[in-house]
Amino acid sequence: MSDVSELLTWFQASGGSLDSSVGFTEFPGCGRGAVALEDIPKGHVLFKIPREILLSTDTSTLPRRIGLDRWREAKMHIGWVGIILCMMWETAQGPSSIWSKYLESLPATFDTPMFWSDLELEQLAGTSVVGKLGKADAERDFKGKLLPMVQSRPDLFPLETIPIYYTLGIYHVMGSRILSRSFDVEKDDPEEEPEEDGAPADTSLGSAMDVDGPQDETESPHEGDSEPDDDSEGDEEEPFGVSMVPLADMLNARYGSENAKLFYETDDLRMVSTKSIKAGEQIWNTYGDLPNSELLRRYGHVDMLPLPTGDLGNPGDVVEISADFAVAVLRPDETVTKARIDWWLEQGGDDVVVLESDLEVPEALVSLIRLLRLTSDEWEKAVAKDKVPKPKIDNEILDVVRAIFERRLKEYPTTLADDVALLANETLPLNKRHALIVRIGEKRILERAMQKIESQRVDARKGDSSRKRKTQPEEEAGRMSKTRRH
Ligand SMILES: C[S@@+](CC[C@H](N)C(=O)[O-])C[C@H]1O[C@@H](n2cnc3c(N)ncnc32)[C@H](O)[C@@H]1O
Repeated sequence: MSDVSELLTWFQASGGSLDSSVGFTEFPGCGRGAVALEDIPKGHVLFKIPREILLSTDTSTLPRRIGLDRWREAKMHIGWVGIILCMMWETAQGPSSIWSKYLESLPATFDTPMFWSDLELEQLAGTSVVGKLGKADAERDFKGKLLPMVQSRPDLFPLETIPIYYTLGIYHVMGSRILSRSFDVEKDDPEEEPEEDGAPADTSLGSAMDVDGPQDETESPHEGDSEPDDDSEGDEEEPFGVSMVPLADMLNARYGSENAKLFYETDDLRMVSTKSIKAGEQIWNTYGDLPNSELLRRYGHVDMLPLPTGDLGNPGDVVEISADFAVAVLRPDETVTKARIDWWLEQGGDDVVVLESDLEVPEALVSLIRLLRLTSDEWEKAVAKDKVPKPKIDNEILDVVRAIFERRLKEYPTTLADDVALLANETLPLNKRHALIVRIGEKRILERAMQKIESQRVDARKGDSSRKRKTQPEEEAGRMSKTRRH
């Protein structure tokens, strides 16, 4: 990585402007980040980035050199393979690329599990990280799309440059740069009326770092798996393009700490303070207040903050629970399961439910359990009505939920107590430490959720008996005293 000052010189020479209130410095444990050099009021423009210096498949000349028809025929417009190839090609151009100083400033190594050894990945067993790495998909795109394109155009990709700039290793590095630093930028629409008062166009960017705003309405390449699914895309032009946004990608993020956000205007993008920031404080963007599993997978770090329980962790942590656990606990026969799960998915249900740190039993899980427990008659009626069962909780359902959580907890090879003891060792290697923190966060949620179910069941029993006592006091009292004698 080059010096930040070289990047800033390039940025300003390329038409970017940086307010005197903003500096860049190293923050221990966070790498480089932005700092307020003086008190900054809310709504202040921290820096402006001209659209021309965004790096994307629209701004790089490579797609046009290849030919836009050929580009689309080779499906380079789908997923990240196109922008990765542009980034590789721009790097190969050396100083003649307008992004050479920017590309030199980007990290080439990552702490993300994509680069972990198999032994290190074992530390993540049970967490949702492993199934989402997307390594095989990336390799398939590299071999099936990128390499054939590169090999077919020696005029653009001279043979001797292939082992230097167009390798699988570099493909993963570029993919990780995109995953941890890109934004989904709304494409500039010349037909659209400009805002009258020149205010930022109605909303902030959706991005790898900020999932609010327009991204909610469109498929994000940063959501879920590393890249959008090839099959899910038609030939329609996406309204958002994945873009590398110099300088905006120098801001770190921490749960609940956002004090700046990127906004777009017709000609430029602007980083604007969303709160007042005191001199000396870090300027934080948001990556969407993600759980530690996702922070680790995409960015290679985790958040550790004081939690209401007194522990340290990430308040945004969640546990993902596959529908398979409900099937395994309820054990309906295979044909019943298949038909019902297919129908559940057709109805818009997900095959994974998410347990959050508020410990509320996910409504989708309750509906799914009820669906799997329907008798054949009830099932036929539900299909005829085209309605999945209502998420009504009672003690029987709570028993199933608890059994599902117990089963989910067994997915981790170690116990919560083991992990907490291991984490006390301050000399642990970073990856192992991060994996432990992810595991501990998830297990705490599961264990607390099971305790909550226990107290819900006790409350329900108390509620039942007091309700019944009201209606049939004598009979009920008799039964209770009998019960006590046993
Ligand atoms: C968008 S970049 C931010 C700039 C980056 N720190 C740099 O040195 O270029 C995202 C990366 O910053 C680091 N980072 C961001 N927020 C962090 C945090 N709260 N704790 C630790 N590292 C963080 C992670 O390595 C992440 O992949």
